[in-house]
Amino acid sequence: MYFITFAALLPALLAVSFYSFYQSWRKSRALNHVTTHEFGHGDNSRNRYITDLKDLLETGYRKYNKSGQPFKVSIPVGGYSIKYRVLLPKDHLEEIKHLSNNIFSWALASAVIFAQDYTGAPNRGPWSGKALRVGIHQNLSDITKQLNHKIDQYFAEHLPQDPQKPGSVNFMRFFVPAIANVTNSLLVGEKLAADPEWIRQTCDFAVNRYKSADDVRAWPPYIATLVAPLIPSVRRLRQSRAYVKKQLTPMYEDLKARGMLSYGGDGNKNEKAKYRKGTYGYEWLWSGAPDSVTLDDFSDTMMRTLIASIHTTAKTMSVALVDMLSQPQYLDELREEALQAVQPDGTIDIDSLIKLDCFLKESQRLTPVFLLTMNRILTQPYTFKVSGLSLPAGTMTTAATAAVATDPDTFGADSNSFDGHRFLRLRESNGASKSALKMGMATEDSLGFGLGSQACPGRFFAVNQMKLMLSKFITQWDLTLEKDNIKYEGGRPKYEYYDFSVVAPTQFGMKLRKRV
Ligand code: HEM
Repeated sequence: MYFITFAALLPALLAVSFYSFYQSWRKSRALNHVTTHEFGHGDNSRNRYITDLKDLLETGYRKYNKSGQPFKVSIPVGGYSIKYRVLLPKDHLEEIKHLSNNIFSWALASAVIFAQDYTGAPNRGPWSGKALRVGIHQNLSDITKQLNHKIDQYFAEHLPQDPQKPGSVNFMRFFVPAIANVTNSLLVGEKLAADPEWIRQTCDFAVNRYKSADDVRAWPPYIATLVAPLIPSVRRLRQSRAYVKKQLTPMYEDLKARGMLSYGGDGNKNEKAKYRKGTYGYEWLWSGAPDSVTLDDFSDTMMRTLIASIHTTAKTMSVALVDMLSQPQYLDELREEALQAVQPDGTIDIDSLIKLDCFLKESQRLTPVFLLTMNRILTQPYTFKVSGLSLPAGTMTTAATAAVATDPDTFGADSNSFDGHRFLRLRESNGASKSALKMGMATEDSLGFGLGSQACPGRFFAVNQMKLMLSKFITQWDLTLEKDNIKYEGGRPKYEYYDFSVVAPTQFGMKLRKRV
């Protein structure tokens, strides 16, 4: 019986396999006019790609992008439907930076990168990025006050307060829950942020989204659909999604009852717009949505925002502290500036932290969280005005963020070395355009937060949160860098990347002694 069923299904299976091979062959040929860049010496294995992508992108950027040419690299860990990433030169990125999600789509690219059709990771609503950006921009001063307050509370409860009793923290183990706690209290409010299960789940989202995508890709696509529901990481991700929806339902119902999720029966946009100013993210974020937001939109967007915000900020903070404490020559001047910025009421004048801003910018320049940003998938064929280059629909384009950031023509002959004063000097020599050099500003030379209309909408939230935390650390505690719990004096370490993401410096932490 089984044999007969199998024999009957075999032609169909063969046809599906043949069709998918044909499709991927056809798609890869459509990019024949873009040069493929590979590792030298013939080893182009998946393992090499995972560990050495940074070098591959840097050599490709210097060989092709610098002379205005695109190049492509194959994606041995990519999604299923995409074989190559096309790396665009800077003038091409400039051309597309304001093109909408409908043409160069980050939503589609992230669906492929995270194998979303198989894992069931939440979708990206078309409006969420803009609503978040506008909400943060309009409320940044209030948000920063709240951040200041929440960080004080968290540090008072979780860090040593007695000068006689120093303590140690591991960076990632401290920052992931700390940032989850502070970010949640602003995005979803104090009540949920105080729930340990909510914090545990939100800390797990981002890690599990990567893990479930990796686990799914261990299977061929046509089998992955069948086995995905049985994979533990996928099951956890789907359970988390259902959990978020359940937890956010009362908040959604409440906002709806208060008329904040739609223009109302008379379509009055002003009525809705007035809610843009709110204390909490869930208020201004949703009032920036186009019109009636469904519960699925509401919970998926919040989950994606939490996925996007916690580990990215924790990694950037951890790297910045490793950079700072492994190069103590910068510490005195940063502390002096931070002490000056403390106001009589205990708040911190963020705008006066210029040296800290420049230090953070240098740290992000050399160790961005992502080697590639501006990942997009073309929804239609596109011909670049700047070069005449034509790319078919379905092409994944991206920017060699880390390679751009170490370009000697932009940053000088020492572009691969850490110089905590580099951006101070660049600001002085750039006069009028110096504000473009601030941490958080997305430019074609500084792509750590992406670029253009789909750049990270939470970046100023992240930057202010990091500046507040760092200035509090250096003014209130004496800090000693530790590696595996032992004092570390080995200078700035080399950071590793796994695929396109930085590996968090999990061995590092610090000893803190409260200053008197
Ligand atoms: C240092 C910390 C952070 C880094 C390095 C970072 C980086 C990025 C990058 C590179 C992108 C894609 C942009 C592009 O390709 O053009 C992005 C998207 C995004 N970021 Fe951030 N981000 C950070 C913190 C945050 C925070 C704190 C929030 C929220 C408060 C946030 C919310 C988002 C959202 C909602 C998206 C769109 C992603 C999606 O819908 O899947 N990010 N971020």
